[in-house]
Amino acid sequence: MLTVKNLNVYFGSQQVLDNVSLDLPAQMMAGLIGRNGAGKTTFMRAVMGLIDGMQGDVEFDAVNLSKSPTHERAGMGFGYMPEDRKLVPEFTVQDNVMLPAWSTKMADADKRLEWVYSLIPEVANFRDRRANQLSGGQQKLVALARALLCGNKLLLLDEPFEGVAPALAQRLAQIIFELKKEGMSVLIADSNEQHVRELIERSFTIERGTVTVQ
Ligand SMILES: Nc1ncnc2c1ncn2[C@@H]1O[C@H](COP(=O)(O)OP(=O)(O)OP(=O)(O)O)[C@@H](O)[C@H]1O
Repeated sequence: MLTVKNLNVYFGSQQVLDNVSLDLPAQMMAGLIGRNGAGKTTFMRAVMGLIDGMQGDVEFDAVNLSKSPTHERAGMGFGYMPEDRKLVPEFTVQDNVMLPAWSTKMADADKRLEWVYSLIPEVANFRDRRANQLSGGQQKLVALARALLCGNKLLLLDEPFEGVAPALAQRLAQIIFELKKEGMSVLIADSNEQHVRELIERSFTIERGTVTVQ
């Protein structure tokens, strides 16, 4: 399980996360709900080790990862789907999905890739296309597939439904719902709890960098 303790993040003189503590139990789907600018992305990036100068502790299964670089966290089973997808435009879909496996030197990456393709067959269908040939919605599916490649224990999904047409949002929700069976912990950031209400078992509210449990 993920335990975050007393997380503080400043950008210049602006405090963006204010003493945030949060426990995400194993096998739980939770929401991180807050309006734009509340600090959701910053929180997820801090958990992934992507924020320099962060203060506080990030523990997973009682191991303190606060000093671990991002690739080590990915190697421990953390997956992150950024809000803006961050695909490499000129890489193929498959190479984009495999990127985390290269940086973590994952041993059984091909097997995991097959599992990801079985969960999201749409991505297998366009595996040989370049990322920049896909629609925004298709790119969201690829970003989710990439997060799942290493993310077999903890998945951080930053506004997965943002800017997505209703049919695809439904499909994304269906895939995320399937993950319940996989026994991983999932944290979904959204500005509106209604979007994730049917998926989540617990809700954390973030307001101006302060988190409370609902
Ligand atoms: N790299 C950065 N440098 C300076 N300020 C930043 C940086 N990243 C985020 N901020 C600021 O931190 C605050 C929180 O941003 P954050 O992206 O974490 O919010 P959010 O809840 O994810 O909202 P959104 O959905 O709009 O991204 C905002 O005021 C934002 O402008």
